[in-house]
Amino acid sequence: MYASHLANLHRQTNIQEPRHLEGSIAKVPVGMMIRQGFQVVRGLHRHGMKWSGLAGRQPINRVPVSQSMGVGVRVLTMSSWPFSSPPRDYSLPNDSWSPEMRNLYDHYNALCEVEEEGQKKRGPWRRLPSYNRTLKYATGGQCLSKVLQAKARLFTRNTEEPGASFEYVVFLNKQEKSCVCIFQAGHLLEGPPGHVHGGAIATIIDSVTGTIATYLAGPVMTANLNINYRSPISLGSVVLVRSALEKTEGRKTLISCQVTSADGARLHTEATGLFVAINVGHLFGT
Ligand SMILES: CCCCC/C=C\C/C=C\C/C=C\C/C=C\CCCC(=O)SCCNC(=O)CCNC(=O)[C@H](O)C(C)(C)COP(=O)(O)OP(=O)(O)OC[C@H]1O[C@@H](n2cnc3c(N)ncnc32)[C@H](O)[C@@H]1OP(=O)(O)O
Repeated sequence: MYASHLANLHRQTNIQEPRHLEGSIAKVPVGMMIRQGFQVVRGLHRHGMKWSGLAGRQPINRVPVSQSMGVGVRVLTMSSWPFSSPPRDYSLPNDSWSPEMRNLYDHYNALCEVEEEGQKKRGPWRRLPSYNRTLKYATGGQCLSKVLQAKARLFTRNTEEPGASFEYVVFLNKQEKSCVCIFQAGHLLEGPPGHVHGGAIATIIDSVTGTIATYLAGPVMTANLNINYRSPISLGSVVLVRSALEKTEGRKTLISCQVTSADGARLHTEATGLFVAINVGHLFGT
């Protein structure tokens, strides 16, 4: 009973298992588990959380209950947050954003709220917060958030150095079933000298088309991405990634995408993405 409770707690709280114990909670001596369990519970109480608080994890700071576990067992750490850092909205401006990126952000942000008869109303556009925040709101996201690994990251976000790789924000227009992403490519995304790597361009296209497909159809996976690179993108420049729904057919959602210069004059890339709706269980082989 205790063991299964603690195994559950262990899984839910993403304790990093020592390598030789990986995937095998049963190998942890019961005394050790109980001791660790008490420390976990004490840590949670210290931070005002109860057992039940684990299910609806509130975005609180990391709980430092790292503890040496004795001979042959390395340090265990746990976090009450399913990601190893507290949630942060990476789609908000930061110091690495160029004035051009900031201006475009301000432009679309202003369209999120319109004034009608002297009253402010919700406009046609909506800024989407970054993945960590959206995950729990999407269909199936709650379930996913329970099994995400502590060190896992959406790799387009969470870089130590702001501006080094993908800086982007997505604005969605639900009426038009379209979205626009303002994307600034940092120095780590270099492919051809001075220009953005084709894989990085594919990544931002997959992320943007995948985002709009998710908003329109719920959880999906990319089945096919078709990309034509028309002109290179300079490293450090800001481009627009526009995506729109082309058609839906049963579980399939087809999204089109164009990457252009910020003023729209130059076409860099064109793509289509086919997304297939999945049950979240598909990700876990059930
Ligand atoms: C991934 C997140 C899920 C949940 C997310 C929740 C919240 C997230 C919140 C916000 C999201 C924000 C950002 C999103 C960011 C990034 C997006 C990245 C997405 C990815 O990075 S994702 C990784 C790469 N992706 C894969 O790792 C897929 C591997 N793959 C499979 O998992 C299966 O292959 C699957 C599921 C695709 C289909 O498998 P299946 O068994 O469910 O369905 P089936 O095969 O029957 O196909 C059904 C119909 O699609 C047609 N069809 C299938 N494949 C086709 C193809 N390639 N070309 C043409 N048509 C195709 C069939 O012909 C049939 O068509 P028809 O019905 O007409 O016969």
